[in-house]
Amino acid sequence: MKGYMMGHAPVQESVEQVMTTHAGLAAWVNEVAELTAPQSVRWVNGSSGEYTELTDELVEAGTLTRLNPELFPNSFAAFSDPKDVARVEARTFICSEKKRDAGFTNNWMDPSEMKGILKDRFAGSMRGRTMYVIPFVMGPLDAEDPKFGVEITDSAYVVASMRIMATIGADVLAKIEATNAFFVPALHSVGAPLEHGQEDVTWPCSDEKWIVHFPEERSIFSYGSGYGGNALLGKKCFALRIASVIARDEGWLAEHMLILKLTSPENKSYHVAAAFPSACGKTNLALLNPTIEGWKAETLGDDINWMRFGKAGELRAVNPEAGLFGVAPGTGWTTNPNAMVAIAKGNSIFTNVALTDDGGVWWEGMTDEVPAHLTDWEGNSWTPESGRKAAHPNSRFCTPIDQVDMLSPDYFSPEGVEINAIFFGGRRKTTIPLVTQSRDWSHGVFMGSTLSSETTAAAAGAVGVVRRDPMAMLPFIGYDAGDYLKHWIGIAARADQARLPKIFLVNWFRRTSSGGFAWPGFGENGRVLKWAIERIEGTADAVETPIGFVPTPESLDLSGLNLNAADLKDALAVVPSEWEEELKGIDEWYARFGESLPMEMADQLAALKTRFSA
Ligand SMILES: Nc1nc2c(ncn2[C@@H]2O[C@H](COP(=O)(O)OP(=O)(O)OP(=O)(O)O)[C@@H](O)[C@H]2O)c(=O)[nH]1
Ligand SMILES: O=C([O-])CC(=O)C(=O)O
Ligand SMILES: [Mn+2]
Repeated sequence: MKGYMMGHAPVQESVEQVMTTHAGLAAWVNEVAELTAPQSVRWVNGSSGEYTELTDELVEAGTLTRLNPELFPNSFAAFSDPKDVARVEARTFICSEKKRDAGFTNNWMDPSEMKGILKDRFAGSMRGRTMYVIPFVMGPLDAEDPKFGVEITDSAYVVASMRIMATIGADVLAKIEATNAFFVPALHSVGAPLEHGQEDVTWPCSDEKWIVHFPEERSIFSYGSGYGGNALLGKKCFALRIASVIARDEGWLAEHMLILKLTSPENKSYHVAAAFPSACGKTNLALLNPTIEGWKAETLGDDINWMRFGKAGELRAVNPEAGLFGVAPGTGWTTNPNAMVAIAKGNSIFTNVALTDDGGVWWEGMTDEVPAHLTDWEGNSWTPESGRKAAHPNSRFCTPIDQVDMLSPDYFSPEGVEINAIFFGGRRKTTIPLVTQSRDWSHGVFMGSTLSSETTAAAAGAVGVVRRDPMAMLPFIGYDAGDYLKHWIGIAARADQARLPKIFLVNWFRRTSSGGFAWPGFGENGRVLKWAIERIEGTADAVETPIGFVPTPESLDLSGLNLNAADLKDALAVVPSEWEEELKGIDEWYARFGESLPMEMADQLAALKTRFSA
């Protein structure tokens, strides 16, 4: 770790004494303190007393608003700078030694050039602020090979949020020290130093943002943003971008997937994983209330899934996170009551939602009835006549996962659960049927590699534009996208063939000719999962189409659902003219991989074209 930022100056006396016996960690913390020049250094122990102290300070500073404890106990609302509301993909970099290894899906810069820029930006960036040191672990602390990180940040909001999203503090530090463990150094600054006597703002950040990963060194630097995916570095930066590289090297998968347990009326259990792009329904499906008789669902994860091989060649999934960082709008008492119950237990931080006059929170879709008056996320008085959204479309709730009543006890198991089916899905108004089963693993990887979705507010930029998003990992693959597909293809050869998960493609968002959703979605999605499980068991019918196996209308359990036959037909249709367009889109997409496109995927595309022309 020595010389990590280039150059290694002696520790200043103003900086707090070294607080760890881990030499590498001590050296790094000193080096960062020397560079960033904070007013003080504070080691985060993760206790509830410390959380109370920090949130009190944040309320005092105006960053957090304490909510009415009768409505949301121990909960707070934060309002960001209006220019700091989402992940910034254009400012996100994978600085591998060779440009080729970052691939065409990532921004790249030469690592030493980037280190030079970062050194400039971080120099003095914490002046006037407290520098917090947060030891954390992604996944269970008692795992065989726990994945440690240490985030250094000058944001107390980040500390409070990290306490919800990851396992942090003294126990983690003790284990890092006792095992002299490797940890991912993750440095974060809001990039807003305070000069002597300068008054702070409630959401400090910088107009210039840098979210940078060094995959070979396994280190992270984040500058200028306080927003979730840019600043809570255990999440996208570590558990997806850096972890995807570790997973490639160690032979496992780090994916943008929910994990859900389903139990049939016959009391047989299954586990499914599903990859949907940001704001496309993972949290909703992860907290599914099945509407079909006798089926039970339990949650294991809602955003990130680490899948490793078990001893029998089965793929086992673990959720490395400890909290939900869910999209607020659209999360409501009718669409997602399980999330609402978890949130209502309190202990949550809401960001960019609206405030009700009685000290609660509200967002579009939370309740059927719209409040007559609110304070919107930008602090303005709001009424339904205002003609604008009260909550930002990417406003979020941050809530401990153990407040989810339907949490599976297996969530806590370091061995994880065996995955039986994998779903890929996106937001597509046309073309993609409600559900399609792949022909085999390689075809399933093809489906994932060509996954597409309309963009959402989860990332800065235009919303509603169709883009390819392989395995819902476009913004998160920490290395070359072609190599990533090769890694996925290679998984099959290492698995017990009989236990290899079956792969499906889903689309909850197809529209009818009149513009409405063809499928009711949410709790009704359990019917699609049931069909998939019956396919695995060999008991459900399907039509073989050029794109794969699509349900016959009779094979879906639609009991008690008032769905008109024309809508169902629209939801399941494979329309050749739409696929003609789609194939062009896939051609263009695959051309971008160049030499790096795995031959198996080119073969899959050729075979698909042949099936259409047959
Ligand atoms: N029409 C329809 N909308 C859905 C469905 N499931 C989720 N949504 C909407 O999709 C939006 C985002 O859903 P989430 O479940 O929070 O998305 P996510 O995939 O967890 O997103 P990230 O946290 O950004 O990775 C919400 O506005 C939901 O209302 C569905 O089955 N049908
Ligand atoms: O990372 C975030 O800020 C939230 C998230 O899950 C995503 O964007 O996929
Ligand atoms: Mn996500």
